[in-house]
Amino acid sequence: MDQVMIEGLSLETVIGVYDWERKVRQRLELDLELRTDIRPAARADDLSQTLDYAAICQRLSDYADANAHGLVETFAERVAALLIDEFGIRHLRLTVRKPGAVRAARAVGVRIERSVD
Ligand SMILES: Nc1nc2c(c(=O)[nH]1)N=C([C@H](O)[C@@H](O)CO)CN2
Repeated sequence: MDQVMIEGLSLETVIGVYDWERKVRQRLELDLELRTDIRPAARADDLSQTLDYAAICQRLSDYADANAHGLVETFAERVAALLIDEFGIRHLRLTVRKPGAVRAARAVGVRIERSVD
């Protein structure tokens, strides 16, 4: 099945379990694979018939601006639910990286895959 993809989406948000982390904004990087049939949009050359990756990036940026979470797990689950509810996505894979979290690692985070039957 086809996918619309977004790689390395950089967002600033309040994220972390420690007290100091509740007072600062930190960077998260997202990769998304959003399953969809791109053929109708390609046939008609029509943006309204596909997933608009620019609109999705803007919505996720707005979400990150307006919300705070402790765990990256919680952030990932909420973002997956938002994508399913608001954009009608039926299957997605989402990677959330927190690049500044562990000095010895390039990034840490979670990867989830969610489907709606
Ligand atoms: N599995 C997780 N482990 C940890 C998380 C997390 O969100 N998921 N968070 C932290 C701290 O907030 C850390 O990022 C501070 O550097 C520790 N472990």
